[in-house]
Parts: sequence; C-alpha cells; structure tokens
Amino acid sequence: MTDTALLTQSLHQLLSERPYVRDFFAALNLTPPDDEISLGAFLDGIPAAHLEEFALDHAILTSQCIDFITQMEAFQSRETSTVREVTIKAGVDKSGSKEQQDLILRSGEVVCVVGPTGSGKSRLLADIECLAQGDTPSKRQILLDGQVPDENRRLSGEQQLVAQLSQNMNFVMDLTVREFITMHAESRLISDVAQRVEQIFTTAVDLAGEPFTLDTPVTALSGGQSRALMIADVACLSASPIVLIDEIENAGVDRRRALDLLVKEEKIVLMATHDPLLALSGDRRLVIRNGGIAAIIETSDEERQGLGQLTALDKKLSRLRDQVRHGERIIFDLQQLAE
Ligand SMILES: Nc1ncnc2c1ncn2[C@@H]1O[C@H](COP(=O)(O)OP(=O)(O)OP(=O)(O)O)[C@@H](O)[C@H]1O
Repeated sequence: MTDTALLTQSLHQLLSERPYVRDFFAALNLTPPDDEISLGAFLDGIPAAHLEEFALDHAILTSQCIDFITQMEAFQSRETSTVREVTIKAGVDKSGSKEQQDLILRSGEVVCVVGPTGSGKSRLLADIECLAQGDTPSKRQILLDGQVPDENRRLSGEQQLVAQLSQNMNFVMDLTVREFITMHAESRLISDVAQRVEQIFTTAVDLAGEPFTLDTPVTALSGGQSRALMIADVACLSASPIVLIDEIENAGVDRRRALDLLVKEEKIVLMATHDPLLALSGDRRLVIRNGGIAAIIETSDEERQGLGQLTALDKKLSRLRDQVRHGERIIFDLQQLAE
C-alpha cells in the first residue's frame, strides 16, 4: 500500500485491519478514535506540544508511523512464507554406508518414520528441524523447494519453518489457556484474535475428549489435554509449513482427527510412530535401520482396507480405556472385541 493510500485510509478501517497500530499510538500516550477520520488528519491534529514531549514533530511522526506499518506488513508476509517440498538428500548410516536414495516430501503429505529403539528416528527429525547441510552425524542435506536454504533463514529460526510436537509437553508458564493462545495469536499479529482463540480452544477440547475451559491454567492440563492444545495451536495458528511429531500417544488425543487437521492445513507432516493406526493413516513409511533410511513403504490399498477394521478396533479399545478411566469394571468377551 502506498504512503498516500495509508494516510487517506479511515482510522476505523486501519485499526480493524491492523490492530497493532494502536500499540504505536499507545507508546505516545495517544488513543486513536475508531471512526472515519483519516490517519493523516488524525496525525495532523495531534498538538505540537504533545509531540515535543517525545522529541517529534508532525513530519517525523508521519514518517515513523508509515515505517512502522510497512515493517509490520513485511514481518507478516515473511511469517506466512511457505514451503511446498522438502528434499532429504541421502546421507550415511551409523556404519558410514550411503543411504540409497534422496527423498522428496510434499505438502499435505503424512510420512511416518518407523524403526527400532535407537535406530535413528529422532536423528532424522532433528536433521529436518535444523535444516542439516551435511553437518550432522548422518551427513544428510535438507533442501527447501529444491534450494539450499539460505544461511540466515537456517540460523535465525525467525520464520518458524518447522513446528515440533514432542512427547514430553510440560508448561512452565503461569497462564490460563485463554492467555496462552491469545499471547501466541497476538505475537503472530492476527487481526481476529478472539475468534482464533475460540477456534483453537474448541478444536483442542474436541481432540482431547476430556473437557477443560479457557480459564484452566495450562499447568493444570493433563498430558493428553496439553498435547491436544499444542496440536490445535499448530494446526490453526502456526505458520510453519513443516510439522515434526514424536509419536501421538493414545492417552487423551483423537490421533486420527489430529492428523486430519494438520493435513487439511497442507502441512508436511513427519511423524515418528509405532502405532499401526497412525502408520496406516500416513502416505508412506520410512524404515530406519542402523541410522539410515533402509526402505520406503508406500501405504498399499490392501493396508488402507485394513485401516477400517483397525479404526473399529481402536474405538473399542478407547471405550475400554474410558471405562477404566471412569473407574468402571471391565467385563468383555475377547471374541467380541475382535469382531
Ligand atoms: N546416521 C547416523 N550416523 C551416526 N549416528 C547416528 C545416525 N543416526 C542416528 N545416530 C545416533 O544414534 C543414536 C540413536 O538415534 P535416535 O535417538 O535418533 O534413535 P531413535 O530411533 O529415535 O530412538 P528411540 O526410538 O529410542 O527414541 C543417537 O545418538 C543419534 O545421534
């Protein structure tokens, strides 16, 4: 937007599209009226004596206000930069043998990482997280949209390319759920903060099963509820195009729904898991052995057909889990469970 267009825009429109402008004026002890007066007219009407207190005159104020808005716009557009493809260029396994092939992950794809304990699943996730350039034990190289990510982008972490959902989630802040989500939404300069807070909260409660409220302190959330809140937050608010997940455990999270949510947002999802339900929900499985990608298994039609049965079985197990949780007796017929 040109400077003139900004200055002729009404404060009402400006403040609704760019609520952060209030902060600019708050720092000068000014409260802009939310009405049809233009930004330029409002700036001109500020008494010179008031500006002198801040060592400003009208010309400097106008130029600083425009710079502030322009920089905030640049910040926002950088935040939403996206990645359609991640290439993992072959590295070496723990014995130094070269991995067989490069691999391309695309947005909207869920790729599961499977392999025994200590095989190197977390190493692969970490290589992507740090955008490795042959400088990690695996010697893998990560490309974004076919290009070597520039060094600043890699080291600054400013653009939050990767969101990581790790297994051990502990909140240490003394905030309510509402304050936590609001703080994140405000830091992303979202214009409809209240609406977004509501969306993330409803999604999280939906995923968690066990209800909590917006006034629940985050430190009082259960493991499953915290995880559900973070998944909802990543899906609905985070601009990160790549999501790394270190297993979504059974406890208290609707795993299939969580995955669907992330895929709907066209993210590239890479998930270390041993859960058959999640493994079959993915498009591919990377089999890790001795630190290297030893095989890539595409989920077959036959496997997908089995997914229906597995989901039904999983629902039955969830019901049993709920019964245990609610202190009920568990009497069931194994045969019935398998049907
Ligand atoms: N290609 C490699 N070259 C050298 N070292 C590696 C390689 N891959 C993994 N390692 C190392 O092997 C160790 C185990 O790897 P990692 O923690 O990634 O395994 P994991 O599969 O995630 O295990 P778990 O399932 O127990 O969490 C780590 O110290 C890791 O740095």
